[in-house]
Amino acid sequence: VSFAQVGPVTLWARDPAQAELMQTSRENTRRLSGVTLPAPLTVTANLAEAFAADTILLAMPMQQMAGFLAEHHAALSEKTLISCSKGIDIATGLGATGLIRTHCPDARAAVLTGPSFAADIARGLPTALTLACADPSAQLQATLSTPTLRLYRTTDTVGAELGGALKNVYAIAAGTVIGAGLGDSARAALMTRGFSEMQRVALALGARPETLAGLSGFGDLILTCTSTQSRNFRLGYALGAGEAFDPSITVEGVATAKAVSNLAQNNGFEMPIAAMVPALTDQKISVAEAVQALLTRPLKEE
Ligand SMILES: NC(=O)C1=CN([C@@H]2O[C@H](COP(=O)(O)OP(=O)(O)OC[C@H]3O[C@@H](n4cnc5c(N)ncnc54)[C@H](O)[C@@H]3O)[C@@H](O)[C@H]2O)C=CC1
Ligand SMILES: O=C(CO)COP(=O)(O)O
Repeated sequence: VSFAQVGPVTLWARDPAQAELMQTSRENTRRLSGVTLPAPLTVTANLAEAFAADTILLAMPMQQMAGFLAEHHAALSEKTLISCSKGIDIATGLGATGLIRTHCPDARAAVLTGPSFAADIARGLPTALTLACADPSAQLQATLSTPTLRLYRTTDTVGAELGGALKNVYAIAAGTVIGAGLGDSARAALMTRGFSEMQRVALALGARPETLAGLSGFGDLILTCTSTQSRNFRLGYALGAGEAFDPSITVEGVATAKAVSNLAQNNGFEMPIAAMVPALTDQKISVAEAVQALLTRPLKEE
């Protein structure tokens, strides 16, 4: 992997012992084993060191972001804050840029999203992402791109963050379909009708159609609904197969499915597939009941 063109980066980790171990061993054995951390990367447990940068990437479970921004808003107020998290805050129904605007109104909010497993990027495999920011900055785009990570820029932050959040809900559903042995045709139907739901809600909330059709929407939907690397897909698979799933694993689609079901109810959006996901993850209905409910809906135009 060539990181020759990557500038200095500081990675903050909450656990001092883990930060020290990563800094000295040059490996994150818990989450990214087998990848040597590049020389320009410094790992620290000292938040002030990370906050010295002008550009800060936020990569934490979505339901943690509001608390983090509220706690550190003073230090973050003038920064460029780029969310890598994919989800909707369940308490407020806001995406990452909405949370940034709420807690750090003077910060510049951006979203980095699209089809990309962290392990693939870290291994230098070719990857393309969407960088969304209301003020389009080619400089930010160039700074974050590497020889193997190609960024496309857009000003459509709403579309980019909703695409990344919503696809996780359908990845759980797709995993359930495959885990339950319902077949590839059923998965294709679910992805297509799921994409239709994604477009319906995102366009109503101000997203642009081309963003939904791009890397951050359609692209990430394909990846997460078809890859067993996806934690959302794997949780769904376990649900479908009646297997146990480790509850400590970050699976963003669970909370996002609840947030989006609330959004759908409050705004009158029809999202029948998304509505099944919280019912399944809360074990309120069986997979057979969910399938039956979807197949017996009134016939309609496509
Ligand atoms: N892993 C992947 O391939 C990708 C992940 N993402 C997104 O990145 C976000 C984080 O996911 P992962 O890093 O994969 O999850 P993870 O579970 O591997 O790591 C989460 C990290 O957040 C930290 N964390 C938890 N609560 C925190 C808090 N209150 N304040 C600060 N840090 C906290 C944890 O200590 C841990 O280091 C999610 O929204 C996910 O959808 C996006 C694209 C790819
Ligand atoms: O967002 C991702 C890939 O683009 C990661 O997916 P999971 O969170 O389902 O592992």
